[in-house]
Amino acid sequence: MLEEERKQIDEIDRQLTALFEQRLAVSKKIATVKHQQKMSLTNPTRETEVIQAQTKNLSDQTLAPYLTDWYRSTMLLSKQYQANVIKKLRQ
Ligand SMILES: O=C(O)C(=O)C[C@]1(C(=O)O)C=C[C@@H](O)C=C1
Repeated sequence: MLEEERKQIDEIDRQLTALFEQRLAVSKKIATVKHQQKMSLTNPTRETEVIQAQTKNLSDQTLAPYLTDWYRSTMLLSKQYQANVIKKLRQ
């Protein structure tokens, strides 16, 4: 029971983990630029744009609130990671 579905979830999670790593690698590059240019960590306009653009990519619009939460937490993690990267650059 549920074996097939869990296999599907495992494979999706494997892909998400690889993408998570790629996303944070780009976030690290952005952190370096933000540090050099003394830019603020948070860019609320960009965050809104990301959520709006990705919401448009949904085929099932009833998922929009969940996708919004997902991106909010993804970008929060991204900023926490950037804060750590910048902290190390300052040392
Ligand atoms: O675009 C940026 O400026 C980023 O730092 C990336 C990112 C994100 O993870 O998507 C993170 C923080 C910002 O508030 C907006 C977006």
